Amino acid sequence: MTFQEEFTYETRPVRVVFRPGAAVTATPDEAARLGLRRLLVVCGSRGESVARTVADALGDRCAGLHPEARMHVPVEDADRAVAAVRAAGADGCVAVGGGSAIGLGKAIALRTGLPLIAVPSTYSGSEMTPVWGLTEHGAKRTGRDPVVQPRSVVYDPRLTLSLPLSLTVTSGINALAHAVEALYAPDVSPLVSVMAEEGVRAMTEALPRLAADPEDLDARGRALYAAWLCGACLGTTTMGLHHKLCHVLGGTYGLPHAETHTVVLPHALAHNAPAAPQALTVLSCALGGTDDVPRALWELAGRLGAPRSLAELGLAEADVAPAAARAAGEPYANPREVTAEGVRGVLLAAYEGGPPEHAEGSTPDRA
Ligand SMILES: NC(=O)C1=CN([C@@H]2O[C@H](COP(=O)(O)OP(=O)(O)OC[C@H]3O[C@@H](n4cnc5c(N)ncnc54)[C@H](O)[C@@H]3O)[C@@H](O)[C@H]2O)C=CC1
Ligand SMILES: O=C(O)/C=C\C(=O)CC(=O)O
Repeated sequence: MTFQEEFTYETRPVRVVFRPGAAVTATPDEAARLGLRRLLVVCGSRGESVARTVADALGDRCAGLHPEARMHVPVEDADRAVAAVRAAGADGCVAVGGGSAIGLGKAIALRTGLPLIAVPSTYSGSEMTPVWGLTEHGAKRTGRDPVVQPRSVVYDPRLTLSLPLSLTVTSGINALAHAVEALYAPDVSPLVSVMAEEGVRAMTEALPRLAADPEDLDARGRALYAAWLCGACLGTTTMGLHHKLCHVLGGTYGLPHAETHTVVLPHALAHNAPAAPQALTVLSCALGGTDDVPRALWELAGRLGAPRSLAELGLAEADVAPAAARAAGEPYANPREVTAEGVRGVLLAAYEGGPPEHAEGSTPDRA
């Protein structure tokens, strides 16, 4: 963007601790710094043993463990978690796990105002955003509220060593999607552009290294750093067509979050590319100078063994048209006008999983 354009940039106070082992060694200190005495630890069922080590490290400050986080935060899960926090007399929460655990922690914060500490174990980036999501009656709602933004984020690359390679790749691409949409958001700013470029560069360097050696702790750290940057981009900008489509596919059709982002991103970007030349230029630089950014992302996913079609993820072809109508029926910011036909085209391409179309005018602006 040029400096003849107007922009605003808002950031909120968040303390970040980043070091191998920090989940256990830093979380109690973060609780103490925030003056918290009784914390409920929330996690998903598969993350319970790791969350228990954090709960043990909290000692007397731990008010209990609530291992019930699930993807897309069903509203009844939020109700139960709020009841658990009240029953425990907690004055704060620690979410240990991926975006689902952090999402449940945010739902508690939204309803109770209690502060949240996030200890992420995937690359969802949720820990860096004031964005919450809740699913009710087959529809996912999202919103923004500063109260849900974690007050401390404890990044521990060791926690991500157990992340299966498939989720490592798809979660990493979920993070890339945040940077991509931030770059063409109406509230993009020069700082967001720098964070997005660095986030994309770092993540696309780290993922092939992790495919070669999932235990490469340095690459794990680099991916987590990239997730931080990409999450911060999402946290300060407005989501567009890509995120809205993924929310419909996740909330209404039950598709898995990170995998869905991975499949949809090249096609949503190919669709928006002609209306977002500056975003394409930044992304092209981050990806080493490619002339076809959507295709480069599609090839990256394929090389790393990620799913490439919504059919593989279990969407029925008959669901493509109603899902598109639903995603096109809501008003939201997008660089290209959102039409039912356009959204159906994106979804059909993602359903089939072939290479994204190289649209006229979608080459990066080299001027
Ligand atoms: N509000 C926001 O800003 C954002 C919210 N989200 C939300 O986050 C959710 C998805 O989060 P994800 O992180 O993609 O998935 P997730 O948190 O559901 O985790 C996926 C699976 O991986 C397991 N897992 C997590 N970390 C692991 C580790 N280190 N080792 C082994 N297994 C591990 C989990 O137990 C779960 O079974 C969605 O509900 C999405 O809407 C995602 C991005 C941003
Ligand atoms: O569901 C939420 O918590 C809201 C936002 C996201 O999931 C962001 C994303 O689609 O990755």
